[in-house]
Amino acid sequence: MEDSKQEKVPVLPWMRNPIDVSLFEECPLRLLPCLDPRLEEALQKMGVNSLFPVQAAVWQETIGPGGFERDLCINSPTGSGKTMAYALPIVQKLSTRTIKCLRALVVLPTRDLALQVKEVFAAIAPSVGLSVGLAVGQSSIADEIAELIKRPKLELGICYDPEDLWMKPQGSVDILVATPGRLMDHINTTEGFTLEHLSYLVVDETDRLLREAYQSWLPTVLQLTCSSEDILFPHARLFTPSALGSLKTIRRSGIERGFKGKPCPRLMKMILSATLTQDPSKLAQLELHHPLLLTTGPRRYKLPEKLESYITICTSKLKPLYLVGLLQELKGEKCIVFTKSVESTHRLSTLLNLFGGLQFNIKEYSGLQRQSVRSKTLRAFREGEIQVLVSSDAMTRGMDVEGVTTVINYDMPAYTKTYIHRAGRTARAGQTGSCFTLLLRGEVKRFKKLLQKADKNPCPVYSLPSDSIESLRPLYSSALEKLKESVESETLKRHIVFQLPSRNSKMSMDVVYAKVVSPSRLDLLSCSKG
Ligand SMILES: Nc1ncnc2c1ncn2[C@@H]1O[C@H](COP(=O)(O)OP(=O)(O)OP(=O)(O)O)[C@@H](O)[C@H]1O
Repeated sequence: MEDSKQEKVPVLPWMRNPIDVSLFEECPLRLLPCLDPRLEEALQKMGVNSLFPVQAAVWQETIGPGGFERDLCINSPTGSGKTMAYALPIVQKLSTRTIKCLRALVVLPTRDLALQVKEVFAAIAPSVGLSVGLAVGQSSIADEIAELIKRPKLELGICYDPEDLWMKPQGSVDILVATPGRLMDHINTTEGFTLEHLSYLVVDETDRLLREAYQSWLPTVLQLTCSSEDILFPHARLFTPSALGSLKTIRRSGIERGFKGKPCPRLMKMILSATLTQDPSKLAQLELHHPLLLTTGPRRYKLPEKLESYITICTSKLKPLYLVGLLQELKGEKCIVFTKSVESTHRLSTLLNLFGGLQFNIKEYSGLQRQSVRSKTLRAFREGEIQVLVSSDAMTRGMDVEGVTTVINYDMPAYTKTYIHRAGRTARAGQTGSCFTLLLRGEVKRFKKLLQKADKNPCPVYSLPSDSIESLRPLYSSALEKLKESVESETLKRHIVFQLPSRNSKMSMDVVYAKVVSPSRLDLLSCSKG
């Protein structure tokens, strides 16, 4: 009761009467109304035999009686299957299209996430003759354009087919998965790239995408999909001679848009997150049409059903030992360790790799690395060549790696949202999983408060036997020694990373410790050394 009192009532009236996804049950594919049999077959090939509750709820509002009359805002826990919740209805809706052009756009904040979502579309869309493109900057812009745009066929510079002669460059994908930056590149510079015929816009990880302007991608997309000319002179375009044979989409605007029985298309939007914003000014940017909220249970933030959360209390100096102790208990199961910054990620993974005798492979994954390095690491982690990924928050959003049994917060997350996205890398798709948070005594109260906002999830203390920590001390000392050398050589390589008294002076163990465990202390040390 006390908790629910603390829960803020959303400001926006439509958010106060959501559809509760927790009232839905898994729905076997054979009972799903209107599902195209080709899609059913494709889903079965993927190992999907029933729809998860959020997917069944979205199906009801899009293909079912809801009929996509309203834009959908979906707030559903991590790992609950939000990707398929939007991919399946979009593919089903587009399965009857006759002319190929860009009809659905899915925008995600990072390249790895976009790749992951493209895979989901690619597993089902071809079965009904749809093609999926990717605009993320993974390949050169020229290669990307070649994939997205169809040009007249020329042989030795000559066009033999008269139809081709009049053909303008046209889109050759039905569905595009994009990051905002590359999307803007195509909008601004790619000939033949148009959003004119777009019917569906998905904004995944909405709160993250709305946090930054990303070259004003959102107002640009909205402007390009809503022509003021159409609003003022709705019939004018019908008489405009268009380029020979090219397709025109006339958008209906104003109050009638999207109502049942009206033939004219409206841009239909779906926005999703496990921590959907309730901020009216942010949501207003999306220009939603009669939005409908789908959420899970009465609380705004919900952790996965089968997630177990623990805290492990340690001292600041021995924190790395507690981490190693926990990792040893996992015996090589896949685990992600989160730190508070890209620098901490680098230091911690370097230290762990210097610990002798650990029976698992450890790699860092952070925004500090080049995309190609990050993608390679992620691939190796997916394939099980790496068991422990030390990560900054770049990893927290949306990444779906099979078999991650444990998440460890080496540094306490600063916000409830951060905890939700970090912990949500495990216990996905109904699986079990654990999240451990290493805390100093002074942090416990704040952390418990932070977690209270998420759920009534109990978070017991998990203690490591003190003798197992003690037995790691010699390894730790020698790892710190090696780390000192490694940091010194990195410092030399980069010339100015930290201000030491002089290049030849020996770094004290305190400095090394400060770099690994508490970088803020290093600032104090270097300040005090003048
Ligand atoms: N109906 C289904 N049956 C079986 N597995 C499914 C089904 N739907 C999704 N999955 C699997 O569940 C996992 C989580 O799905 P997804 O990545 O879409 O979750 P999410 O809700 O988007 O999570 P996050 O908020 O972390 O992005 C994926 O591995 C996906 O393949």
